[in-house]
Amino acid sequence: MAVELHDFEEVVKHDRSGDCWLIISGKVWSSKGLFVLWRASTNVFHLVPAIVVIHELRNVVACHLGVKLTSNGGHSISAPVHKVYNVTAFLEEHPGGDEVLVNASGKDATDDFEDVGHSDDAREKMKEFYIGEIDKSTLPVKQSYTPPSLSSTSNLDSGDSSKILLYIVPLLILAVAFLLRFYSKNE
Ligand code: HEM
Repeated sequence: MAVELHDFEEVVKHDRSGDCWLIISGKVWSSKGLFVLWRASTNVFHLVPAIVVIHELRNVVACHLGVKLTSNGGHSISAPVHKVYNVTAFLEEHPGGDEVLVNASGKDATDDFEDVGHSDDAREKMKEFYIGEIDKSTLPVKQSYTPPSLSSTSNLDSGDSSKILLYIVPLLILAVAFLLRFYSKNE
């Protein structure tokens, strides 16, 4: 069955007790290979494929180095499907109270939902209120992180690796110094 798409602007209008919609994101994960535990928030851990974590760490390192990666291999733990739930009929029944749901409407409620550490039963219950997905083209554009001291205009794939050398060279010098000390002690 075709997924019903909603504009982001339309969804955020349903933000009161008589008419309450929530946006809660699911994650798109590949299911191949080794799985590792990933800490999604304070008390929430997910089992995710190691390849996804490697790509995510690669993105974080690239971000700190100020380089832009052109490809992430198609994997991401931050590639959410923005699902829309009409919880109007569930407000009074919600064990956490209606107020939290109304407060979480009109914006992306994923973090609020995950922070509570909802049970599998709660996740199963959600399905009753699912009414479609956000049309991705209507999502507000997020500002990507730019490190304060480094310009983010360089591109790893275009061959500008000099910034990486700035970090790698001192690390190599430290490693050599450590090895020399270690061997001279043994002799
Ligand atoms: C469709 C969406 C939601 C469903 C179906 C749902 C369902 C449930 C259920 C079944 C529980 C009982 C505990 C459990 O089984 O985990 C619960 C508790 C709770 N929920 Fe939700 N919930 C939803 C969204 C949210 C959101 C967006 C928030 C935002 C903060 C929230 C906050 C809470 C809180 C604070 C509790 C009480 C936790 C406790 O007392 O330990 N819920 N929810």
